[in-house]
Amino acid sequence: MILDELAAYAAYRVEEAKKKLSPEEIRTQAEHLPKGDFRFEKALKKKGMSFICEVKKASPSKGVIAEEFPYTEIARAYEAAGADCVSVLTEPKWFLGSDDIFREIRETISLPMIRKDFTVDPYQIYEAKLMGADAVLLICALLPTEKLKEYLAICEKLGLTALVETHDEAEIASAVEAGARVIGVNNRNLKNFTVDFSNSAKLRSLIPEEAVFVAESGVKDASDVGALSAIGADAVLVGEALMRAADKQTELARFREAADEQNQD
Ligand SMILES: O=P(O)(O)OC[C@@H](O)[C@@H](O)c1c[nH]c2ccccc12
Repeated sequence: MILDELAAYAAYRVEEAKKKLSPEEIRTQAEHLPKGDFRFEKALKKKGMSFICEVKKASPSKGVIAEEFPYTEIARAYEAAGADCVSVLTEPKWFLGSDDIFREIRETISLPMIRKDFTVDPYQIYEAKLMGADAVLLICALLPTEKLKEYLAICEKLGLTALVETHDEAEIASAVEAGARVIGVNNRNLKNFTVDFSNSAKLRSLIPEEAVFVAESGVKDASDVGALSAIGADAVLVGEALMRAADKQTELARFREAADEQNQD
């Protein structure tokens, strides 16, 4: 399965990185930075739907999405369009991302940013902190509850938000038990890549009231945003639809309108 390959390659990347900077050293460096203020989480808690807009060149399910990839311009367009947060893929092999892309975008915009990678080692959380990230992704399918707890404690200490990604009941139970405060439900099944919004709808009720609920993946248009708003998503994570939109500002405005309409009902 692709997720296993992604995780195995992430573990390899970490081992390579450790040869250049030891785990002790990176931890010390990260802990010496000013503690974060969880502004990623705060941005998702505002009234109405929040939008996490993703900078993504390619993906395992779609191949290359953006032949031309002026990533700093894209991030700037998201910020100008009123995005609440920005997600940047750093996975190099299947998503064609990189840490340097993340760093350059970090220097370009001021919005809260999540470093999107396949976290299989605490080392990557320290890396994210050093890159200037406000949040990291923790995928339940890759982390048993005990590990989740351990990684959430590291995030807490550094002041980073953890977006804990789930896709079924058992994973939500694990996320809740570990104390996740921001829980994502991926509408895309990572085994066969099919997208099913009814998954978010079905799982919504299992997520505690006080947690932030993020609907992830598969948003194609404003009506999809409306549907996710109707089931009570606090935030949506949108990649491909915005990457393909020539006019990101107009597209995001449409999405926001659709969410607002739902909220008025
Ligand atoms: O491009 P989409 O369908 O709007 O999806 C965005 C985002 O949810 C997706 O990129 C994603 C969700 N979970 C992930 C985990 C790893 C990498 C990527 C992802």
